[in-house]
Amino acid sequence: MDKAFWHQRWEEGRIGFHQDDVHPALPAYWNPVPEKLLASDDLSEAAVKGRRIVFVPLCGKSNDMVWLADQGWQVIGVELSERAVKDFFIAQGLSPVHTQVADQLSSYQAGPYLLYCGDMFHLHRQHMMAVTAVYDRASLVALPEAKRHRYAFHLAQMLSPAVEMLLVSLEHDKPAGPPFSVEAAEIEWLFGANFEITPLARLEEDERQVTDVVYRMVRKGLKSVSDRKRKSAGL
Ligand SMILES: C[S@@+](CC[C@H](N)C(=O)[O-])C[C@H]1O[C@@H](n2cnc3c(N)ncnc32)[C@H](O)[C@@H]1O
Repeated sequence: MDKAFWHQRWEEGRIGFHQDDVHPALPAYWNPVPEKLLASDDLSEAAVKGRRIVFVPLCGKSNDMVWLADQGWQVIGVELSERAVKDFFIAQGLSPVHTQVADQLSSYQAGPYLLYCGDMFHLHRQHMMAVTAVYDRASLVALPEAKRHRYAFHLAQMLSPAVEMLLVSLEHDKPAGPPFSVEAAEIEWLFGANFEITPLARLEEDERQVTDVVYRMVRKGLKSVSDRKRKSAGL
């Protein structure tokens, strides 16, 4: 899957992956403990609110970003297709400020959204400094196997150690993709060295015989701290 493949799909409107509805995993399972709170006892509403920045890799024009923003999160996304990014802001009735960030990377910013337009692999740690959580729906499954390794490594490199992740992967029996079928064993292999991975739910198979599987991922060594903070904050 090269970049031309995705640009073409967006230009031709072949975006069957795009969902009008918010993914059910979000209302059911989205409750990461913002990173800096792990090292702090300040769990007041103001403290929690000030530290909510979520990274949405390979974001398309997903309405899940709107749901996250409605919950008080600042959203940082990255998407190859400028068409997708522009359509997202049009749908929100927002006029973003466009900035050329690097040779092949620009950003569009308005309201609670900062969407980078370019290749995810052109992002660096400096773009992720304030990120406290990650929401990945259908990014991993958009990439062929070799790139999935690069993706997992790149994410782990960019993100600060205490970031929590909610991952929605897909499983199916077809030999080809995208979407590729990425199962629990591969997720463990890709992320298990760095993350404690908890399977949360398997959704019902859809009409294409594809099953969504939801995981929570917390950096190793931080899980018990996170669970304790989550409990005491009533999250
Ligand atoms: C399967 S779609 C998922 C989109 C979105 N997460 C959603 O839930 O609707 C994958 C998206 O990743 C984008 N994409 C593919 N490779 C990328 C890359 N290397 N960097 C940034 N975006 C990429 C595609 O243009 C496409 O919009």
